[in-house]
Amino acid sequence: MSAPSPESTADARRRRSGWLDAQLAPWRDRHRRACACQVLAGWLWIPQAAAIAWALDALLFARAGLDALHTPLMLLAATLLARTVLVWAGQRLQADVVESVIAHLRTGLAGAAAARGPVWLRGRRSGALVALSTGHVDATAGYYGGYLVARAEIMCVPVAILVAVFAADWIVGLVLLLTAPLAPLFMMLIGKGAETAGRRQLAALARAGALFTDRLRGLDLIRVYGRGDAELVQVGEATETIRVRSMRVLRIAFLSSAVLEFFASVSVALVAVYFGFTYLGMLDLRGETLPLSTGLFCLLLAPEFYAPMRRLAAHYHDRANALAAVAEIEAAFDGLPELAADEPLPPRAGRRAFGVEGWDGGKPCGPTNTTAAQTSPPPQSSPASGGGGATGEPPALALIRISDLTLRHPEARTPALQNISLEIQPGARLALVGPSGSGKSTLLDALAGWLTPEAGHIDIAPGTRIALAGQRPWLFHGSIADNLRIGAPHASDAELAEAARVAQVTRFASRLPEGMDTVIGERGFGLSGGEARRVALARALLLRPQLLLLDEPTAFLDPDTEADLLASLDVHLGDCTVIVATHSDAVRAWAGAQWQVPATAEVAP
Ligand SMILES: Nc1ncnc2c1ncn2[C@@H]1O[C@H](COP(=O)(O)OP(=O)(O)OP(=O)(O)O)[C@@H](O)[C@H]1O
Repeated sequence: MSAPSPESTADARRRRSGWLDAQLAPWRDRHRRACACQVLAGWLWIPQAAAIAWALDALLFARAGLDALHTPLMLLAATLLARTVLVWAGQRLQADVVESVIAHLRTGLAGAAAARGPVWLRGRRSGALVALSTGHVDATAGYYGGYLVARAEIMCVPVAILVAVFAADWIVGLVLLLTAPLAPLFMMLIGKGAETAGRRQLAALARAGALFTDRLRGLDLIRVYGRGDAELVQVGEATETIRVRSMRVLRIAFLSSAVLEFFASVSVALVAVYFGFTYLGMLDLRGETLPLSTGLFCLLLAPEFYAPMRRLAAHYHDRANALAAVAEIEAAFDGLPELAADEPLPPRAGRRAFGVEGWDGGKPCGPTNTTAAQTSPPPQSSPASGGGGATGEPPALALIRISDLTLRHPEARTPALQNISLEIQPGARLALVGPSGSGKSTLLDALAGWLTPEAGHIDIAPGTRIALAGQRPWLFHGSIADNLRIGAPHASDAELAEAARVAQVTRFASRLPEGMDTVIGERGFGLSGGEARRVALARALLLRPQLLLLDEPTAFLDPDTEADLLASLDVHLGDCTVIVATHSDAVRAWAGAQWQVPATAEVAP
């Protein structure tokens, strides 16, 4: 998360405000209806004030009988009822709109983060990302629920009141007209500071969230190293920063409201003083008598003239907060993300699908491919020649074509891999070998579409179903079976059992009290490193991929378990194309073909 910039340019503010408004698009009709209700309720205040003035005049001055009160009281009751219904309907509609937009923002931001892929996510602090879709999204609620409605009101209601007041008494109309511009002027002056303060507050919230999540995860380490007190001080400092910055935001909010209240009160007082002196005969600006009903009507309307402005001022800092939140979202995503929660995710980064006629990605791995004939080791062919191996078959078409590929991690100074070219045929098994840090995992990330090439291309046959079992698999809090089903929620029990058996998960799960239903903690807490990887492998197998990417699947395994795992994979995978990064001789032999990274892009059989 970047530090908040001290000022935002008008263009940036316009872009962010446009982005906020664009999120409202699916619910715009409902939002318009909500605004219309509030505006109508505001307009109805004019006949309501007229009814009150009329009734009081009839009662106090004309001393008319109850009959004369009938019409104004009926009008008063009707306007009261209509305003109540309109305000209720408007608030309900607006609450619906706010809830919908907030939900859309949350899912949209999660989708945008997911679309950027695991490599992007690895470079972000998870606490800060959580803050984006909680605190930052919440900060936009006031914009949609308050500011936009108040803006609609201020455009329609004060003008109508001004016309009504001018019609009754031009002097009061003039007072209102002359004092009205003060409100937007002060709001603009105060609003600038509010946005910066809001951004600083949200950045502090995100930083504290990230720090807290980080330290919570490493709590055991903190205790082991006796750093508890020092960490507490850090957390304390982070919360103190939030307090100070929140107070600054509140100060600005209160200041803007107080300024407007002051001007509204002074203006209403001016109107009251004018009427008072006129009725006492000490002032005669009109040159004619002023009926009590006119005075009452104008006095009742004067506060309502300023009410939308006061509401807008109250919500003006909501706009500033929302803009601050969007600025932080923009910084976190390196640009304003397209939020399309209901649409499929965009294609993964950096991979081109290339057209190979008649090729549908090859056969997936799985029990249907498992025949007795396929229990023999795969042909010891080079990946360039394909893994089908059967004599007399036409030469296979490449499943993957890598050309002049250069890969660099975001923000890394040097590329992890440079100018590599490679072809891999359907059904091939290829071991990526090379010293630690040579770029094996990086290549797998790029093949999975998680890393955009800096140069060159990766072409994969269209429609190829890919699964990757990485080095640091993320396991969720839940049962082992739940963790397997994450990618294939509709997999049958038999398929689940088969994947678990092949990946040697059954081997350790059968010893656990609840078997596959045993609950494991976040990140696979309660499982050994090798067990967690086997769960991740089973999860990948359950997807029945056509291209299986494995990152050191047998690391941490004893030789017997490794041999059993490779043997069962052999049977299960059939014609599935496998690319495996490894340091193990057994895996290398199992694959049959290997490619040295980063040595020259040659295949060593
Ligand atoms: N997110 C990242 N940002 C910057 N550099 C990275 C990132 N991830 C990896 N690297 C660097 O890229 C290079 C290749 O790393 P990679 O993980 O691909 O190596 P590897 O061959 O898989 O290593 P190992 O055999 O230890 O798993 C290393 O120098 C590593 O430091």
